[in-house]
Amino acid sequence: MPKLVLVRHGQSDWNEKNLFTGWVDVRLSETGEKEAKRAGELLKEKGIVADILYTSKLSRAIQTANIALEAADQLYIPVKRSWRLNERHYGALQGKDKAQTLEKYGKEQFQTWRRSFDVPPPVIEDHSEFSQIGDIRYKNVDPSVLPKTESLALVIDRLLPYWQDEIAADLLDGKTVLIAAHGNSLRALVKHLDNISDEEIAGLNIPTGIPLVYELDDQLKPTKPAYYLDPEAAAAGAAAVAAQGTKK
Ligand SMILES: O=C(O)[C@@H](CO)OP(=O)(O)O
Repeated sequence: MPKLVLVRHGQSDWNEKNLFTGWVDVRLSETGEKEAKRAGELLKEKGIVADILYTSKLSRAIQTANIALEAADQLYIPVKRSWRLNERHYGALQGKDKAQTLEKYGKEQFQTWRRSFDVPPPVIEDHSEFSQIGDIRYKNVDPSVLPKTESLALVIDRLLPYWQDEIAADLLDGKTVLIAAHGNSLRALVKHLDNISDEEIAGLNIPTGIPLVYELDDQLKPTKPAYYLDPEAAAAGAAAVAAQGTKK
């Protein structure tokens, strides 16, 4: 039976500072490193052995996977990385303080930018210090497909072809697949797997650093509800993500 394990990267320096991050390549905070280690320990404790790792092109997801796999004694597994697993591009909000943005634009606009299904934030200017124009890690990607802002709907559009072409093929081969990615790219995948409506997905938040396990049938449909390896910590973590912006 194919098994899929999703892990959102541990807390990053910018999660800690409460800044919109998106494609900005920030690193894990000390707390994030600890969360990543705990994720690996949970995999080991529960006897989950991954056959292959997928990550985004962003350091915080790659660091998380490396630390977790080291803790799980699974550093040897093959790895594929793609920009299609990157965090949602947060457009002109990248680098902005969430609490200040909430204060400046009000709760409704803030929530629309953060969690609406299909409203992207304003496009980032190419000359912004937080733009990814010219970033060497995307040198083999057609520049016309690289985003300058994204809604969740646009994340789904760029993620699903990769899911179908690469990840699904490994799962259908019977592999246990580990994906280390981001809050919103994983929300996009969970929406697809659990068939969550455009409205309901607004209420779903993914905690940092806690593996979420899907057991799938041969149509890649979940055979039972996905489960977090530490459900209590996951509930607290998801609530903390939902509350971002309301506190410093
Ligand atoms: O800033 C971001 O890139 C994301 C994830 O950290 O934040 P949010 O939860 O507000 O979508």
